[in-house]
Amino acid sequence: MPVNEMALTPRAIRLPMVEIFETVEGEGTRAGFPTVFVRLFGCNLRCVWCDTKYSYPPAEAANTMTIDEIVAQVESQYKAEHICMTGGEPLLYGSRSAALLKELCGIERIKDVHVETNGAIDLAPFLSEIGSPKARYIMDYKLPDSGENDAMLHGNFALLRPQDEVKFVIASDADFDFAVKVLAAYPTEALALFSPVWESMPPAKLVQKMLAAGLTGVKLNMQLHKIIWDPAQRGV
Ligand SMILES: Nc1nc2[nH]cc(C(=O)O)c2c(=O)[nH]1
Ligand code: SF4
Ligand SMILES: [Mg+2]
Repeated sequence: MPVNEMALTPRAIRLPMVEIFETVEGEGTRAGFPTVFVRLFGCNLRCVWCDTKYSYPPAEAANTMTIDEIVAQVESQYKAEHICMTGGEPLLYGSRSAALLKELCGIERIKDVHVETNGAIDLAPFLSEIGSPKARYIMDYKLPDSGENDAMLHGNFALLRPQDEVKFVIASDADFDFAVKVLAAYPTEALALFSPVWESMPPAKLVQKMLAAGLTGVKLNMQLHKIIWDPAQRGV
């Protein structure tokens, strides 16, 4: 954190934002629950099949908000008891991201704050700094078809806990085989999710492959929001 920010109270810290909205969670163990989405601007990766290209340059941040303003909006404008902190990459801003996560966990009404992180951010500092049991991590593992496999930090697998999730977004047969090998090579307590890339992996094919491979502990993860609404629609 730059020295001039260290004097600020956590609530005065500013972050670049894309949007805040309420809908139902489309993914993971909390799929279907009303959820407030807090989407930060900026990402350190450029996945080929990214569906939120509006969350990093050349697009621009919608605005910057202080943590105080973000918390006030979550408290006053919505009723959901779950928060999805997403992006872009919501942990891109280090101690500033951690401060936001802490303050979101501090909202009395909120029962769960899950962070959609991209596998290229070391989770150790967040796990040691955020004491709240409300904070959970949903870590993507970027497979070769994403173009970002080289950026994956495999040390994160051993850090994840039973309440966390690790999500493999699968675009091809080769991605599927790679995901199976990664799960065998890097034991984790997190729940493993397999998610089909909307355009190139028909869900029925992915299910057939999961059953054939005997992956009894892996959960199919469909993006409910792309079934309910137009897959290109924002803010849902
Ligand atoms: N409904 C809904 N569920 C989501 N789960 C993760 C999302 C994301 O963009 O990170 C997302 C999203 O954008 N919409
Ligand atoms: S990490 Fe997420 S936001 Fe960043 S490029 Fe990949 S899919 Fe898009
Ligand atoms: Mg999305």
